[in-house]
Amino acid sequence: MEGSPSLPLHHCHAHKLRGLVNRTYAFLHFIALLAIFYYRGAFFFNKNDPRYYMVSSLPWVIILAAELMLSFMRVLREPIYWFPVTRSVYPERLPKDSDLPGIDLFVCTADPEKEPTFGVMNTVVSAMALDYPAEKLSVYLSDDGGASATLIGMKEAWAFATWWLPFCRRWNVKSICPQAYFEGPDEDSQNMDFIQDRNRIKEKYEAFKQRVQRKWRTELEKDVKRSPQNHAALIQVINANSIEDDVAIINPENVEIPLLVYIAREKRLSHPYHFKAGALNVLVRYKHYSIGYNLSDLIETILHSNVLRVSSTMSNSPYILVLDCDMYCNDSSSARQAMCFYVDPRTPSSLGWVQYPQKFHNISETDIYDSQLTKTWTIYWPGFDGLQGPLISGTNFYIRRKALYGFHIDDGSVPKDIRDCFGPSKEFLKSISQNDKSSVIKSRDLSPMLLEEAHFLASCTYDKGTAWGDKASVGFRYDSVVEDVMTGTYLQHKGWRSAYLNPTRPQFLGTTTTNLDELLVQGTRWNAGLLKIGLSKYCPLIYRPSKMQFPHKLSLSWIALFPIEFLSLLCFAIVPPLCFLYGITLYPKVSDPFFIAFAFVFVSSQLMGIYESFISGGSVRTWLNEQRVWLIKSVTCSMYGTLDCVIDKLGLKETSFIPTNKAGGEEKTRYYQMGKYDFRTSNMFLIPLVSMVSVNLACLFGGVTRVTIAQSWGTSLAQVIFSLYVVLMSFPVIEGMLLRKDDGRVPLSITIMSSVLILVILNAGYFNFLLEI
Ligand SMILES: O=c1ccn([C@@H]2O[C@H](COP(=O)(O)OP(=O)(O)O[C@H]3O[C@H](CO)[C@@H](O)[C@H](O)[C@H]3O)[C@@H](O)[C@H]2O)c(=O)[nH]1
Ligand SMILES: [Mn+2]
Repeated sequence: MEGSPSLPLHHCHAHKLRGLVNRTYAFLHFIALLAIFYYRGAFFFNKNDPRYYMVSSLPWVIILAAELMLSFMRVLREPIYWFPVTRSVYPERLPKDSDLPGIDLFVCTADPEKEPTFGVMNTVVSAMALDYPAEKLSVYLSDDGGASATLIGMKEAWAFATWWLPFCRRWNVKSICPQAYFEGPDEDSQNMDFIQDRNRIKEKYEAFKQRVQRKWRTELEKDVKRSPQNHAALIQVINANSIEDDVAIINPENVEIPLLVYIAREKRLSHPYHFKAGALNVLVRYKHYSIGYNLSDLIETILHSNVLRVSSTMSNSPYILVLDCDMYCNDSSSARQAMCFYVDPRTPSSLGWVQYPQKFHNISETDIYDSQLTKTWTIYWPGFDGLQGPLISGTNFYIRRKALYGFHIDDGSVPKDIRDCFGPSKEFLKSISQNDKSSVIKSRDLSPMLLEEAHFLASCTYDKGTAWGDKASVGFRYDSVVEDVMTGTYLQHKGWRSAYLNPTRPQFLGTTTTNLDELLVQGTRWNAGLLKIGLSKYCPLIYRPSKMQFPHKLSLSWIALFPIEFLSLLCFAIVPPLCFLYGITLYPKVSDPFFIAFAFVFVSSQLMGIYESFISGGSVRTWLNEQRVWLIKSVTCSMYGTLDCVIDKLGLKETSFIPTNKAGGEEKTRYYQMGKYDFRTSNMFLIPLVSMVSVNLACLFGGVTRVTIAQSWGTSLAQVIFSLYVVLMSFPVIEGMLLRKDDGRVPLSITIMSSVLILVILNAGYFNFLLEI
């Protein structure tokens, strides 16, 4: 039966055993840490300990600091492991279509060269093809590049959608992204009608592809003087009327097509445009406006135009799906699945967003860079879901529009004067009250007057002096380049909660970074953005008043402070190897009972890592990759991200959001596909990485020689393990430095430069000097 109110629409399954294992482990780990700090403390405070005079204390101080920091981060992260949950939904129990709420889909693109138009259009078409009543879907594309290629592509996409949507409906096609459907393996079928139909649509698809790509190329050439940072607003509703040229038949089957709107907001060099957050806020406002006009005080004028017709029929969708331009809908059911949460009367009204994981179509078998971020989606996010919900994760989330307006969650009041808060558009202000109702869009046209108002809302000065983005309340936040985490954190402080849905069949598939250079550039941006939150007043540990519970605060702070963890790693990667080389003892002898505490922490952490890889569907190999990438990213992304954040905080330079490249290209992914690291990246990244590896290699050789001569293995075992660990984990780097001959190797100049650097430092007696303090 449809919509039976007695059955729940969603279910939350707690992984009790896993939680118990994790909490038990945490307890043991904690005991071991106490032992370690007791051991360190005893050294510093016990002058009767002979080591007090024998060993220079500086390395001990450094290592203690690193251990404290690592343990602190560990405590912050801990609650993520305690209550992991998985959710399931029952879309077949949803009420009938006419009772479903409207949804607005936002797609963001910024650069037609890095984000080729055909790919973007596939995302747009796939979003239009979601299994949801077409009259309740509106798709908005924000084009930050202001590129004619994109606008032209939209028209082509609309025309193709009129073929594609009915085809998907007719045959109940699940894979609704045309490119993925036609360029992937053929669906097995004996049905001749289907095969015929598919071939017919495939022809249309090929024509669509050819046309978009041809026009894209010519437009890009024409657009040499295009100024993506400096252009007026342009808003167009795409429909049959906007198709001017050679598309032969428009909407042959006369089907209902979701509303499709192109928006390029105004951008001026003199105004900050706030990257993606700025783009999303324009979209949120724009849609607002379009439902507000019926209450406008321009009503007299409107009465004589045809606007009223539109006004009574346009919708103000209470839910919004945000998509990156490369993140296509891989399945038709995400909207219905997400609505299982919102439509169910049992769901608390504080549920602000339903987050899907980011999954990618361009992952190779070995995934050497851990580009899919396995742990984030399979361990951390289910863990957050068991606390107070996952963060907004950039894309693939269905968010309640209301959550973005900064209303107080309890009484629905606005934080300050409404005009100050939302800006001067009357249309917009009036629309706010109409939120949360489901209605149907019947007209696809907007009057010129409404378009004019929309342009006003998309102007670059609109935000100024309002609460949009800054001042703690409305829309997506501007304070960090990871606008998603920033906005999510803020909303959770305010009491909004979220749910994480990770169905077996990926609902969305995107393009991820598959070469080291882009991986590190992106990672640096993320680290800079995260730390900016961590060091701001919004850091969950200190923000007041906050509706977050304490464990959730801890874990969220770990996300925001994560970048500085590199400091402790750096200490571990440098001090123990040097001490090993010079014969300075940092750790207890193997025969000392305290050795057990150190060994337990180290070994059990590795084993837990492997265990987590297994429960997230991976293997020892996945774990190894993760460790390697963590090591590499720590000394590059985290270090430069932290630096970037500090420079930003000092007001010297603002962190910017340079979109990643989605234009694949054989050449760029060649090594990734082969499972080999590609070291063709900037020296800025290579030097710290190669230096770290060289120090460990050198100290390992030197140290082993030393202890072999001195026969003192027992005292040095713990230290040699650190160096061995770094060397093993960095094996691909060593291979790149010494063994590889191809062009993806580490350039010889870098190896030499790093080695000279290290030799100079070691020979200058710098460390000898330090060690003697
Ligand atoms: O000025 C800008 C810059 C970017 N984008 C869009 O933002 C999206 C994400 O950009 P991308 O280059 O793909 O960055 P990623 O690092 O891959 O994105 C991750 O990290 C971002 C935060 O740094 C989140 O916004 C994303 O959702 C998340 O997938 C893309 O659709 C871009 O077109 C804009 O609209 N305007
Ligand atoms: Mn991306």
